[in-house]
Amino acid sequence: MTAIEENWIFAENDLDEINPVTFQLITKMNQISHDPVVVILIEKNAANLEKVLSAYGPDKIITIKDDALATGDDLEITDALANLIEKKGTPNTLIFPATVAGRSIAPRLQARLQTGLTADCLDLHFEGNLLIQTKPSYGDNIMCEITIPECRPQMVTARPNVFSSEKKINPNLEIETVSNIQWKKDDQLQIKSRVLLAQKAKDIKQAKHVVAIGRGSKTAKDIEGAVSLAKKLNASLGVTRPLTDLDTFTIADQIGQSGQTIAPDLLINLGISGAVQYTSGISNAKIVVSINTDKNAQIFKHSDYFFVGNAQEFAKSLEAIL
Ligand SMILES: Cc1cc2nc3c(=O)[nH]c(=O)nc-3n(C[C@H](O)[C@H](O)[C@H](O)COP(=O)(O)OP(=O)(O)OC[C@H]3O[C@@H](n4cnc5c(N)ncnc54)[C@H](O)[C@@H]3O)c2cc1C
Repeated sequence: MTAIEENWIFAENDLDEINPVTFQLITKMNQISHDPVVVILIEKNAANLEKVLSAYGPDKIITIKDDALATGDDLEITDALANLIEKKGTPNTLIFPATVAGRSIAPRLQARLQTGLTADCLDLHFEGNLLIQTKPSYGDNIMCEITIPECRPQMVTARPNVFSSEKKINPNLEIETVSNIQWKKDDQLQIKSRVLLAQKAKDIKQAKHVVAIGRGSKTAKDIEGAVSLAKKLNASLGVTRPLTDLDTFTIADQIGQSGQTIAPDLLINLGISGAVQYTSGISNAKIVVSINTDKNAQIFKHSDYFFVGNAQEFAKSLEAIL
């Protein structure tokens, strides 16, 4: 297959809305790529999501307009992408969001293309045209750099909210609509309807203020206190992994490596030790305040302000003066 010096990003289209992680990936690739940044968009014939994508300044958008494929399943989209690559050539890199869809399509396509894939990257940069892919490894205790020197495309999934998004005008933006991309219908699965997952009133991924609680703040009374403080601060409530064992919280509330990556202006950590799996999800928080009874708690190394003491008392006192 012909190699092409382009870096591709798969645009996640969730029921006719572009998932914001796509904008973050475009921004990151604009910052690090010397080759053209190309977005691959699958959309319905009547849709015009190119307009939304173009605000982030990619060099090119390749649109596959196909009503059936736009509501297709992961196998069908994989097949269409493999056929697109066969038609256009093999890009240098191909980046997917590490979302439910991205995590399903990327490995299927990787197997089809017989190339390499690094999942859940937290950072990316180029050395020449080699993509250096940073991801946590060995029980998530160290960051390692992975490269795919011999195969193309270099495939990656990158986590939402690890990179910021910035609008950019690209006067040279090219939009190409590709027709006649063949794809095989998946007879094993029939999708009757699609709905977006119900979102909580305040999604921690988008929240400007977050109050996060850990095992040092997990009684019903502690949680009540944290909820009350969060309300006062107009904040969302997030938790560490152990608290998702309680019925009250799910992975949607969990911050960290296997949960959500957050980027609030203010984060208050109540009774959280600061395990690397947690702190990897908060590195984009602007101001971090942590409260812990242990003066040597790791979380203090990731904090702008800290208080050694009881988290519940701190939360109560802070709420009282707000
Ligand atoms: C593959 C893998 C993925 C993981 N993914 C995640 C993830 O996405 N997110 C995540 O959070 N974890 C994740 N974990 C778990 C992670 O390793 C830690 O176990 C977890 O983050 C610890 O949560 P914690 O800080 O609430 O609890 P602990 O480590 O038990 O810390 C509790 C802290 O509270 C303090 N404390 C106790 N009482 C009080 C009090 N009254 N006031 C103030 N402080 C008090 C203690 O000093 C202690 O520092 C993962 C682990 C693995 C192996």
